[in-house]
Amino acid sequence: MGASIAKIAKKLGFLPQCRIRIVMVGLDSSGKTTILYKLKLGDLLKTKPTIGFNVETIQYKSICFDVWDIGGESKAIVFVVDSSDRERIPEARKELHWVLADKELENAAVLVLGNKQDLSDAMSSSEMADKLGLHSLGQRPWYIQKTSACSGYGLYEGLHWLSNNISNLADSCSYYHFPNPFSRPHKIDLTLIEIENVILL
Ligand SMILES: Nc1nc2c(ncn2[C@@H]2O[C@H](COP(=O)(O)OP(=O)(O)OP(=O)(O)O)[C@@H](O)[C@H]2O)c(=O)[nH]1
Ligand SMILES: [Mg+2]
Repeated sequence: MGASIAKIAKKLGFLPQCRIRIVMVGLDSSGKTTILYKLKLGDLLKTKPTIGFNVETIQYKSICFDVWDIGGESKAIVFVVDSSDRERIPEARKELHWVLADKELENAAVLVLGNKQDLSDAMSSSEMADKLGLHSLGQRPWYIQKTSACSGYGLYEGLHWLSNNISNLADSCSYYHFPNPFSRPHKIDLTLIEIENVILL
């Protein structure tokens, strides 16, 4: 159904935009809130440990993402790791695999943000992939994007990967809306929900 609406819209010359559900999780202090507000505001915020979750809508150029929501099936999961913290990587691995065992996330694409790359001795992508056990994820699409929430490095590249790796994007949209053809093209409406604690899933 979603795909046919998209086809009709394309024939009419519209680029449909849609809503996709994504969640962002990770250990405390890995940088989730900083990433969220860097994407939202372009600014570096001084954060406090999050209680509960944060929800924000984000505009981004050419990808049709949309909603980060709590509960329900999600199309992608963003897992944030402090890549300078080797001591806690076994804990991060445990949390990631625990989250991915959730039935609601069984088809979700997995984007790992290896955050805090600006710090010395940050882990490489291959070290993180090994230590997080990503090679055991089977057919599920996954990718590690190195980021620094402080500078914004890598954040949009991560969103770009998601846009290309959410399976059946057209059918995954929970609704379409058709942007004004005279407005700036390829604008994205992305709502992020940052989840503080995986138990909320
Ligand atoms: N050097 C560096 N510090 C970062 C980066 N991202 C976040 N931080 C810092 O890491 C600390 C924790 O960041 P938060 O964004 O609050 O982490 P969080 O994952 O939301 O933490 P909880 O809400 O406790 O789960 C803050 O002092 C941030 O300024 C980064 O890319 N580089
Ligand atoms: Mg937080």
